[in-house]
Amino acid sequence: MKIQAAKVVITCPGRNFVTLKIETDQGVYGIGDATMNGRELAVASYLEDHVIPCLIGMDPRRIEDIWQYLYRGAYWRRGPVTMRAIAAVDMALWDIKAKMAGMPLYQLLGGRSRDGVMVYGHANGADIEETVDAVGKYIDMGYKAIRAQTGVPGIKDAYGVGRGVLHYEPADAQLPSVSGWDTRKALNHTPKLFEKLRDTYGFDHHLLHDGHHRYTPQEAANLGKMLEPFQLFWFEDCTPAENQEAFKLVRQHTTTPLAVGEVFNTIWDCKDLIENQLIDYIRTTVVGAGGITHLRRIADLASLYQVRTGCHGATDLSPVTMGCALHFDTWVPNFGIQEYMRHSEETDEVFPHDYHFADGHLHCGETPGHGVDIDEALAAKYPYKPAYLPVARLEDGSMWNW
Ligand SMILES: O=C(O)C(=O)C[C@H](O)[C@H](O)CO
Ligand SMILES: [Mg+2]
Repeated sequence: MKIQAAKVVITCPGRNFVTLKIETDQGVYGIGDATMNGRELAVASYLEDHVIPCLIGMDPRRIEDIWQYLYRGAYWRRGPVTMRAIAAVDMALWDIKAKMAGMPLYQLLGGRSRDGVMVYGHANGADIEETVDAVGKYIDMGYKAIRAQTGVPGIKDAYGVGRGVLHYEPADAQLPSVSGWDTRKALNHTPKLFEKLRDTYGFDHHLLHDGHHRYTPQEAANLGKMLEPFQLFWFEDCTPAENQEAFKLVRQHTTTPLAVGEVFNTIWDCKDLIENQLIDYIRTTVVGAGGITHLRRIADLASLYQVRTGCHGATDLSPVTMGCALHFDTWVPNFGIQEYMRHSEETDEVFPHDYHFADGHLHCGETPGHGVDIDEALAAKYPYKPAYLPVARLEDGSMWNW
């Protein structure tokens, strides 16, 4: 069996997605997601110009060998572009292998570990009252877990406050827009949101919050401590994680569970965090961290230290990633939770899939493969449209972490 052809499909049904399609000499094809929000064309080129020429003629059944070939063979290892390109190949090859085996991907990984995958949605609002109302809408939709983000008085475009209820697309301009930040205002305001949420809805639902890399370790420890009475499911990206040791400082001061990893690309980005139990959930994704093959390695390491998975699942991760993630989540023994920002209707039409939402959980389908396809004719109707993530500046104009 040989890889006969491969191509990159770039489409923009409301937002940009990069998809790799690998075709074999036996008529079976597989697809993988390669989307990197705000830098999509870099990954498309990496695939078209440097990966696809190497793949032609290879045996698509040799998933591990191809993974090692693309990882070691790049010489320049570990970056987000490289690992997304490897992820797209990996997802497509697992799709092919499962189709050839005539079984849904989760069966190939080791079978079902749970009936459904608990997910969380994004509730947000311009102020506390709006966010409390948005959380109520998610509860009414049957969600067991809800992330809550709110506007902060005095901060321009606080993170996570979108224009719609069901999904939030931060890549909002053809050149980076500028949002504001002020830690003191956020520290004063955020605990009030969760106090109001617990007063309103009690403790029967999981509440999550995303710090989005905005705090120093001491500030993150301070906020984590202030949030303890509200029993969060997790406080995510509390501080930038390039320095994994920084989490020791946070961990010393708060029992609020910590989650990190959506911007990680390999196991090396989180090895110390996991081995020192500095986090409770690892957020690495199928698309961001080298595909199913590498994400399994991260999950296995995490399982040794009672760290659970909590894959990132924002709208900029395509339905192909969501499909693969759900098969992974259905199998992985140390599952925690799956983020689920719903895609737009146009996106779901371009990427027909067999997963579905019910009672606060997502359920992958039984279709052989990962259960997601791409309608290339429809995809062609949505040409690429440059879109950047915002940048953040402090009140004195200093650059900060968006
Ligand atoms: O969903 C989350 O937790 C995010 O932090 C969303 C990110 O801002 C988004 O995926 C960036 O493209
Ligand atoms: Mg996040």
